[in-house]
Amino acid sequence: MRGVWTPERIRAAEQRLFDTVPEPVVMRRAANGVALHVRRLLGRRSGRVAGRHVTLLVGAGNNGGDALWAGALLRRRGVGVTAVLLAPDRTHPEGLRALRAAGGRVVPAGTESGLAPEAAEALRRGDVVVDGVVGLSARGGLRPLAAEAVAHIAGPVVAVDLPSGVDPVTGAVDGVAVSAELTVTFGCLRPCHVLGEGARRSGRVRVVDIGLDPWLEAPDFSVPEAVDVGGLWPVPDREDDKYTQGVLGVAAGSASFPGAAMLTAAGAVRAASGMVRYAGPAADAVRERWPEVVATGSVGDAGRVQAWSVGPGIGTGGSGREVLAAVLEAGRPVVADADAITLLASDTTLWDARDPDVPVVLTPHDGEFARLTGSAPRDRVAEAVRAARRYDVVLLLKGNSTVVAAPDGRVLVHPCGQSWPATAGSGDVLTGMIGKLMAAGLDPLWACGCAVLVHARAAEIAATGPEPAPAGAAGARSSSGAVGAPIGASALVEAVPAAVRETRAAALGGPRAPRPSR
Ligand SMILES: NC(=O)C1=CN([C@@H]2O[C@H](COP(=O)(O)OP(=O)(O)OC[C@H]3O[C@@H](n4cnc5c(N)ncnc54)[C@H](OP(=O)(O)O)[C@@H]3O)[C@@H](O)[C@H]2O)[C@@H](O)CC1
Ligand SMILES: [K+]
Repeated sequence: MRGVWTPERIRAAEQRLFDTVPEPVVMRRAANGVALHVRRLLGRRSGRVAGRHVTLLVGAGNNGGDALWAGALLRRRGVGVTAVLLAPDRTHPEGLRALRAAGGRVVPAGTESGLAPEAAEALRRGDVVVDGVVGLSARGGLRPLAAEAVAHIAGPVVAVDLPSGVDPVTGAVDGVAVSAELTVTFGCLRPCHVLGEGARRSGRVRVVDIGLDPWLEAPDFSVPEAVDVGGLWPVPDREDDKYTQGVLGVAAGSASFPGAAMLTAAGAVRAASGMVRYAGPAADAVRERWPEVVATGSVGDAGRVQAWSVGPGIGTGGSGREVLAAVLEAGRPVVADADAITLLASDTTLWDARDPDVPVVLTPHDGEFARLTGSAPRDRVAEAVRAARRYDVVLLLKGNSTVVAAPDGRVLVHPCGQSWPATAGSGDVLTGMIGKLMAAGLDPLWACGCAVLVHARAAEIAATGPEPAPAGAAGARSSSGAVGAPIGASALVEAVPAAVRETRAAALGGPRAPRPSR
């Protein structure tokens, strides 16, 4: 699990660090890290470092200062360095002096009327461009000259701290932004490294140790890793039988649309052993496809369960409402998705059926979130937390970075790094998986965190095969450039056991999973 801290809390920790270590020393540590990663990238790309050319794009703050110090260090390794200054009269003075003393070239970026030709040429020619435009203090979209400069970058970019143009807190991009091959950050991850567009723009993220750890308190949120998920994933003990591993009830689908029922049940069956009961009008179809599922016609006839997955395909009319009310009245942990969310949004009296001591998980996408709360999410973490508190639920906000917020303030974020799970029915599978993990006794927040990571990895395995894709932002997998074939939710389901084996292997330190049998 990797912690993520907001800029405000990083600043607070940084101030405490500066009480014991002088600021210039901390900055040199940061710059050393940037220079090291630029050298590695140059070496990887062209086999040598000396004689290569690096262009620094330098803004007015300490972010630009880091870039200039890194440039001075690179000069000493024989790298040609040109600094393009966006605000020559407000450039970090010590950094600029150090670069000049090391023999670096300095050119002004231009004026308000546009980019100077010499600056444009330097940005085009750099074997690597170091983005030191703006870091933690970024506000709003890039200023026009910075945006024009960024648009002229041709080579790979190493971003200092974060890719400029990305909002540090939300990861949102408004206009032009840097797309980095690599982001070198300091002390800990920032939200934009794992959220939305920011996660994609950050590329691979490397965290440099600058001595901040002792001053960082609990993170604002965490990114689960395979090792965490594999350690929590339920597997049968010697003493277990089908009941002790947890029985899930599935209330999904309809007679004319049995697909949602099948996929929700399938997610549950593939996620963990134990038992799955189905209750609803698609009982015959479910029984035929999944003989291990005990299928009945109604929630009342289903028998004992430890949790319910409800919602996909139940409809938003009277019969769907009855199904949802019956599930909520059963007094067991519930994961409610799709039509169940729409019903809860449109008829608040349904909440009365809920036992307030029993956990409820809601799994909206943006549209369902807007139906529930009245507006689409912008700051996804803050708004997921607000909604989780307002409804006293664990709220899983689906997206390329999925946010899971508990009413007690705990938050997990999974930056998917790829879009293979974006296929019809894949949400139904996830609902079944989460429910099954809750039935097995997992804390609802972690049932969601575990299911989301395995679900995303299963989609990737189904699309690209089981070989690991290169690590993306914050250890997420990136499929950019990976060869893959489009998949449906049924293929995703079949790859769930392989993804589970992988996470368990990570937790146990054992060999990677064999190819899934399909
Ligand atoms: N915290 C740590 O652990 C450590 C932090 N360190 C480093 O310090 C960095 C933070 O430095 P910082 O506070 O000086 O601010 P920074 O991000 O350089 O930006 C300020 C300038 O940017 C400008 N600007 C703003 N928005 C803009 C936009 N949209 N588009 C364009 N320009 C924009 C704004 O200009 P103005 O508004 O004045 O015109 C202002 O002058 C941090 O990211 C890290 O690299 C390390 O050295 C050590 C460890
Ligand atoms: K930057």
